Amino acid sequence: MALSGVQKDRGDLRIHESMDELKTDLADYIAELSDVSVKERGFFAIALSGGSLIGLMGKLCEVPYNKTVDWSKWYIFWADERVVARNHADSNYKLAKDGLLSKVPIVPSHVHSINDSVSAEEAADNYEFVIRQLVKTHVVSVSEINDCPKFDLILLGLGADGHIASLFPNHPALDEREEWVTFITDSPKPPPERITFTLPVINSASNVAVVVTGEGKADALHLAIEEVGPDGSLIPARMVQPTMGKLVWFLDKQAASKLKNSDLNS
Ligand SMILES: O=C(O)[C@H](O)[C@@H](O)[C@H](O)[C@H](O)COP(=O)(O)O
Repeated sequence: MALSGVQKDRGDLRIHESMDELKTDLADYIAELSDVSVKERGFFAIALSGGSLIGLMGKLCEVPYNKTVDWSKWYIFWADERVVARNHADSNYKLAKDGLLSKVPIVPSHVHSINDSVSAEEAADNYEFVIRQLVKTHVVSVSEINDCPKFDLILLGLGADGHIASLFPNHPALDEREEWVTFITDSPKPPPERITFTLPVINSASNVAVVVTGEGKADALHLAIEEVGPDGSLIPARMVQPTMGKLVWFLDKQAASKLKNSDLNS
């Protein structure tokens, strides 16, 4: 059983004893959100990230999820992508395709990867244009309070420096309020060129889940979740605050080891 708790304003924390338990809980959570979205809207618009996340979603390719999830209604996006060819080892698309999308019956035309033959700036513009079209046709909902897309679920990983998607500490991309998708050419985590959802888009989602494992993330997680004074306010992960949606943290004990809340870490 996952140890769960709610940290004021920082969402639902689910701390798992083992990786296997975390993977099952994550697969259950995604499958359930998919069911709800398909029932309510007829679509499930999900945005993925790169890194360890895809491996942690692996149970979705197994029984029962591979049979019970309505894959035909899934529309796949990326919260961030590296500006490399789609078949490059650094591509988040390739990671997701090899680890997940090729193992379940997703409709190929529902997979919205970035244009890999243009510059980072153009790729960001193109991606935003694609999302705008899908908002018009209601495949992606729209926020009631701003004109942002409202993804059914955005999945994020956390960097040891506190980054989420390709929004890095002290980077001007954190201040972008107009664009839905922006680009950077100086990512501290290689490769340097990336496109990323902006904070207004992340915070307009119906559900945001941040999946964090390992001791190396414990400090960043502590700064992202707990009251730590001015230091914490600079951490991009702390800026993830869905306006109307729900925020859930999927954690292992190592990542959660520096959280002070005694109910969670006793
Ligand atoms: O493309 C990327 O680099 C990511 O989307 C990035 O935000 C990632 O999720 C974190 O860096 C965590 O990565 P790990 O889980 O592999 O540490």
